[in-house]
Amino acid sequence: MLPSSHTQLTILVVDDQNAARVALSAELDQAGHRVIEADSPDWALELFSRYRPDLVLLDVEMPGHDGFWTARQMRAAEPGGWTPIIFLSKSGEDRAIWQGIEAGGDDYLVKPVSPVILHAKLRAMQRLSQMRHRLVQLSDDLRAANAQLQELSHVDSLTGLMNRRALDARLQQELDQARRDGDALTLVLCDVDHFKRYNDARGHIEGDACLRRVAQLLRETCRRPSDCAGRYGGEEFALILPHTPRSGAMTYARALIRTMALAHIPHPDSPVAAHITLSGGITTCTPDESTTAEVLLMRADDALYNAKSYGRNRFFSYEMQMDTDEQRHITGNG
Ligand SMILES: Nc1nc2c(ncn2[C@@H]2O[C@H](COP(=O)(O)OP(=O)(O)OP(=O)(O)O)[C@@H](O)[C@H]2O)c(=O)[nH]1
Repeated sequence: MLPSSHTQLTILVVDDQNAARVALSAELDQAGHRVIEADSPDWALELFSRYRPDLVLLDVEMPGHDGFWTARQMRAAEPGGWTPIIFLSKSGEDRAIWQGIEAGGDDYLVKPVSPVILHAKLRAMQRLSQMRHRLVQLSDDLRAANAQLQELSHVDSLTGLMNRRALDARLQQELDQARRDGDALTLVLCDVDHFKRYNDARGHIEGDACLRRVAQLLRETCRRPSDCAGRYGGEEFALILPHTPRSGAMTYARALIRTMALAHIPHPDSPVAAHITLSGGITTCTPDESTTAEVLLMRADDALYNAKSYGRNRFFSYEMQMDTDEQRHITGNG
């Protein structure tokens, strides 16, 4: 009889030989483990996915598919997971042991196995399994902590601009200030045109690089210390421009369109232009008590939708109900 183990394991015993399987199961049972038995590879795979055992003791020589094949199927059935598998075989040849380890086994014992050796191997596997669980738990904790840090952070990790959280706080702050001063405040939401096509043509890595370049250009267009640019999410950016009335906002937007044209970041598949272009929605107000950040965002988003619908590569003003192209024709400017 095996000496009793500290922790109860669920062990799948796979052997087509009834006598050997039953004897081994009885040993394990007496040592305090929960045993599941399979007399064929197919049944073993079924029980493996149904019960997710802590350990598998797998006979190598079976009719039809052998233990090596079964081990490979088990490994394939738990990508990223790891259930210890110990082979049991009548053959102790070097080649067979090598094959067993190659097939995904963790250890290889030659039958008949001494109960003491078997128990020692179970303890070793159990220890490895516990360490693995601890590592998985640690990396899960780390991932959660990183997500929380990112959430608390004010910086967008891809572009280095303010993230949405910081933008929301800044917008509220500027709104309060503009309300106190009776001053004009402009919010611009802008979105890269046909960015999906860019990603599809160039791949995600170059797509990321493109977003970083756009971010840099937006940062450079914020010349006044109080202006600020941030990434609102995906390929959408926001600009908060304090002390900026409607006409000033339109002039700013047209300068931004020119900057994008001069920067000429090639877009391989844009129906709008050969380079990366932006569409934008502008809202400007002198806030009163009823003006909220949500209302400004809704107006800017509405105007952005219009800029997209009117052909892209333009900025639409919510209050003027006019885009930068129309304004250029009216003022004859630019
Ligand atoms: N590379 C990269 N792509 C992103 C990121 N965030 C969002 N995207 C992609 O941006 C694309 C946005 O696609 P859509 O919303 O269809 O917009 P669009 O293709 O720019 O089309 P319009 O806005 O109508 O001009 C999607 O393919 C997203 O996967 C990012 O951080 N990196």
